[in-house]
Amino acid sequence: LSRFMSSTSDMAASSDSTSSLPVTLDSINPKVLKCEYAVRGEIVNIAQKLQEDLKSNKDAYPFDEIIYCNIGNPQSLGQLPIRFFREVLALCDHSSLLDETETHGLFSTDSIDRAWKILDQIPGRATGAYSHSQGIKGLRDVIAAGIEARDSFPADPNDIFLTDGASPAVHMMMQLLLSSEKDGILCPIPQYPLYSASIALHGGSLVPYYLDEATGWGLEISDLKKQLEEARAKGITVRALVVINPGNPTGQVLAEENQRDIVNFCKQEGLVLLADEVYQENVYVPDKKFHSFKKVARSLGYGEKDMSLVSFQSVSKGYYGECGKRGGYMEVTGFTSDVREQIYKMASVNLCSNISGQILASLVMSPPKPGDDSYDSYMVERDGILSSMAKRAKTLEDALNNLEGVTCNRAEGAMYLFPRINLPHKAIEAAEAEKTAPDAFYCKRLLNATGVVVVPGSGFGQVPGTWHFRCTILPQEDKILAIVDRLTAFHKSFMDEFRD
Ligand SMILES: Cc1ncc(COP(=O)(O)O)c(CN[C@@H]2CONC2=O)c1O
Repeated sequence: LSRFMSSTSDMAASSDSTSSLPVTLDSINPKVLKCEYAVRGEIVNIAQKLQEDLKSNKDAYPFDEIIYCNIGNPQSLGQLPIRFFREVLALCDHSSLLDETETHGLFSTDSIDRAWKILDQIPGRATGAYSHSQGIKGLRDVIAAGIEARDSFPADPNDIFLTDGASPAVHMMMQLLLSSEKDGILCPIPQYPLYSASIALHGGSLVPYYLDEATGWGLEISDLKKQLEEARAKGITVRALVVINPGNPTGQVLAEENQRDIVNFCKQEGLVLLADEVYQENVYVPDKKFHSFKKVARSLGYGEKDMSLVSFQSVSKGYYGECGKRGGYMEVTGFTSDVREQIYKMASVNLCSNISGQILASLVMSPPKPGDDSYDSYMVERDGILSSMAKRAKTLEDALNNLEGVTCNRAEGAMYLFPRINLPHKAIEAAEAEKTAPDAFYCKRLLNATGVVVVPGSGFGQVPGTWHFRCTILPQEDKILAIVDRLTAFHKSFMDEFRD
């Protein structure tokens, strides 16, 4: 004991004397250092500091509020949750309300009925209990039925893994597929940085394929093939192809023919197709429609034994925007049963996803139907949110296209605009002098002048030598007009300062 005490005191002495804590940047996992996530990066950190300053001195800056346009977080910007969804959640979480007569005066009959049905599917009728590691079977049945109704092709509840949002589902698939830097994932550029971050965290290689801005962020199969062959020539085994449709940050909705080409490419090249479809309800233009990759693959005659396809969905987007409830799922198809068991084992390590998120995922995939008590009010809420998003997207898109040296493809879907800024050389030189990427330089100047927070295109990837930023369409309509005014005034002064 004395030897232990002396060594302990020595350790105590040494730590006191060097006052060095045991963990340093040099001693943590280098994959963590390599990981980046610009959506909540440097610009947002600066914005939060400015916001603190404004609290203590409202005249500190030439604006009176920070407007966060950096993250697809609808309810933080005034969007209301869907009443039916919240009624069902409340009744499930406080089920004794179902025994009270007053409840019938406060809640719709279909939310009461739905809550009873959901509770009957939960062992012990307890939303506070762990569930099956893939999620409550009865909810997976409902989600599978919703997928079948959407696609008109069968969906198996046992292919569904309910997760705490789509993010952990993406991490699980990267963890499954990536063994080393010799394993690669084909990712779109620009991409949502969850993918580059997860690939870095799991020690794999990102194999880029560039979306073509000139054709509305179209995806050229020839570029996919070129990137695939170059990666293979470097000894990288490309395991999967990520497609985000509708696109983040680019906002395009893929044409069905393009989707067929992508499915055929994955089939021919033996790639897992990772289909990120969290914006499937966010389509704003009449000439585009969402088709799931599962439906496209089945329509081409590809079944379980022909290709591996993982589809990701979330309760964070759409017209529901329930980001904080952390709900979503991945539909895992076309894997052998022994691999499926490994995926289940990974899910079981986390025990289960949160039950509110699970319930919400089932509601998103099986909302009120015609004739239900809530249907009319639900449709008013849903259509009101989506039509307003379409209007806000168009307003912002038109304003951006009116700015000197700025071009912006239309937001066909999702929640973002991704304009290209042709920055004058003087601005690029000024950015270099500050050791900052030119688009980050522009975004910082925008923030400091207007309080508007956007994310530099360098955080999503872009064709070298081009500069963009991403702005959400989420502030309410009156705020969108304020953003347009502030952005227009700022951009003019910026160009006056740096015009070549
Ligand atoms: C394409 C895409 N996939 C997955 C996710 C993760 O969603 P979960 O909330 O279900 O984990 C997001 C979130 N969108 C981020 C967050 O807000 N703005 C963005 O660009 C996303 O845009």
